[in-house]
Amino acid sequence: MALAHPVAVSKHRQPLPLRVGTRASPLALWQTRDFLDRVTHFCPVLRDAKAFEEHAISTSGDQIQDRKLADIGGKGLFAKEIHEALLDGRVDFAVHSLKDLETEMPPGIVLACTLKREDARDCLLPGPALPACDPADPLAALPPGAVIGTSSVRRQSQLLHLRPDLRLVMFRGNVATRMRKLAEGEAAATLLALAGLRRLGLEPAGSVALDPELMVPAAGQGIVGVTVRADNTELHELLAAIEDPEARAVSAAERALLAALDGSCRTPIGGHARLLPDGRLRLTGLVARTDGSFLLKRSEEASAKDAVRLGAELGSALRRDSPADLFA
Ligand SMILES: NCc1[nH]cc(CCC(=O)O)c1CC(=O)O
Repeated sequence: MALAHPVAVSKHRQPLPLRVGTRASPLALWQTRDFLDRVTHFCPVLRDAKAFEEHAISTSGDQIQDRKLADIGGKGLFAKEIHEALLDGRVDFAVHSLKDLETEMPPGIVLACTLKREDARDCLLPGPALPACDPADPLAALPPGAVIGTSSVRRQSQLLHLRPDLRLVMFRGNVATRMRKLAEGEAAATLLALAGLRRLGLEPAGSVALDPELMVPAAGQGIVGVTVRADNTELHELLAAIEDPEARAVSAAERALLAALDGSCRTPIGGHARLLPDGRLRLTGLVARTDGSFLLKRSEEASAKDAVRLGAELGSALRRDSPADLFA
């Protein structure tokens, strides 16, 4: 199998170098290089410095730093310009954090591959003024009324539901920017995806991963997805070789849940699936109000081959049982 794909690539005259689109943030570049490492591991014939060309693309989500993403159009913002580059033929494929990728691809683009998941959990990072968190009761480190920096409505709603005394301030920017704000005391603590911290080697002492049942992660968190043009079958084949079937199953369930909920991008939504030891899939979904005054969390199981149906059904059920204005 390792050799079949590079042959297919050369036989079909896919011109080299293959151009890979990515955001320019340190995390995006790390993920892109990790992806290329995986490709060349399976296809040693591509292990040539000139086989790939990285194209860093600045997206609307990167350019607009002063407002909540929810207020400026949400998800697709980190991918729009990258989709355009794919469709225009400026790049051949693109690497995304799956959680920043909308559930429905634009016509002509397919999500061809999902890579092995890094830890999906969110992580609580106490700032310099707080004690280290106790893994058994992480929120106990936060004094009454503590200011928490996050601009994720999903994290905010779950925190406030548990601790209505907390105060939230907006934190945006890439991982390093948010950690600098924390170090400078703009908030007492912040929450970040553990995956990003690990990949960047920034997992600070005193931080603690939150149980995904306590703080339900975003659909696709910790998973990298690769998109290509729908008609580029050679690259589909190449990418199929490095697909992680478990990441495909869990992300299919999580993304089907998200699609069925179809919240406005202001609706706090969480989705987290895992494979059980018996091979079945367990999916937890969450819908909440941003202020934490309403929170609905439910889990269901199904066979892994029914991942999409599991997500769609749980999403519909959560939607049915939530106040209608959350989906207005
Ligand atoms: N929304 C930004 C974003 N997109 C992906 C990650 C981290 C990596 C991942 O979840 O795959 C982050 C940072 C964060 O939420 O802390």
